[in-house]
Amino acid sequence: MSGGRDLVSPEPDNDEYAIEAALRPKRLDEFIGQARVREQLSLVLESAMRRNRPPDHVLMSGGPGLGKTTLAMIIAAELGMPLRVTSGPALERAGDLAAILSTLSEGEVLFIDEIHRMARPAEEMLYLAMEDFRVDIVVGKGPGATSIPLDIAPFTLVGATTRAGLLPAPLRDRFGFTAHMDFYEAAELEQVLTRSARLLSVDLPPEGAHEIARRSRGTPRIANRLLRRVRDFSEVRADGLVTREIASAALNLYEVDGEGLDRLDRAVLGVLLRKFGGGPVGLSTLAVAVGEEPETVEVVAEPFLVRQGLIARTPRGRVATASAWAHLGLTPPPDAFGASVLPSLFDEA
Ligand SMILES: Nc1ncnc2c1ncn2[C@@H]1O[C@H](COP(=O)(O)OP(=O)(O)OP(=O)(O)O)[C@@H](O)[C@H]1O
Repeated sequence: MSGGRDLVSPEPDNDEYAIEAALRPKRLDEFIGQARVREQLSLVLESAMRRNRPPDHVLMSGGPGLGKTTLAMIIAAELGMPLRVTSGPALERAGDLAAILSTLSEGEVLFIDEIHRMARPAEEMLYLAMEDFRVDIVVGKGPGATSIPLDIAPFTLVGATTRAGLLPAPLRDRFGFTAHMDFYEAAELEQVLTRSARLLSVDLPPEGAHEIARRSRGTPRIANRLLRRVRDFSEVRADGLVTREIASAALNLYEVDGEGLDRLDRAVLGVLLRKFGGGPVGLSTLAVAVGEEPETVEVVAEPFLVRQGLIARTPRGRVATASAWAHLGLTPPPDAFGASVLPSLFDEA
């Protein structure tokens, strides 16, 4: 992958975990944006604390880097309870989950990241655990196998998923509360950046924060990463003050354009417009044409391009909008938005 792609990828880099931990808000009132989720969650937590019972299980859905792990940590901190962290791919067998569930203490918060990737047997064990705080441990094999019920301490499950649609309904239904995490507004990202700059001792005036925020793809993780690159640039090429010009020059150098599009985004748009006349074209054809995996195009580039109103997903494939042509400075062919395409623009594929 190119340097530019890594810079605006919503997934964390390997060496990014420590710095992310340092920048994480620790309490709900420090958490920026997602006003609705924050208010809903604070009600869920407060009423549980008043009743002196663990709150309902919480499902968080939303793209990578939007703050799901941060919120899970905040939930535990607000409840004053320990947090146990695991992930769907780590729960391959029911025994993996049983080992965790049977050692939870009362009221503990269990965070399962990427919960949609849990193996089936573990998932079935989780149903019973979530509902009755019980697991059935199967002893032995074949016809002689018996199942021994085991009570577990009441706990709160916090599940996170980037693909809520992939969760089986019985699992989804067992969460008492679902928090839908959305992309952040630029003004919210400016607050995230200002807070991070303070923690990292970066001299970031509001206009510098504004310039970085608008190129951060609505994602705090990307905002924090761009801030670090801009800081490097300002320290080496200037006096450390991150003015608008410095932020802009640094991000241009890293090929993140004025709307946060990077090389892959522009490649997807370029192919869609130049090669396929604006579409419709299928995802896998598009991915082959830009030399990427379909999943990378679907999970990383496409949601942002759709959100920016540059492409639309239709039942017949991906279609460029008028803004896409304008963004690349191209003129659409006369039939680009013909009757066959327009009515389906708003049907999600
Ligand atoms: N609302 C917020 N306010 C301030 N910083 C935030 C906020 N949300 C996320 N961040 C910052 O963004 C970084 C990424 O957040 P986090 O790890 O919680 O995302 P995530 O949704 O769990 O991502 P993934 O799905 O990849 O695990 C963290 O370092 C955190 O500091």
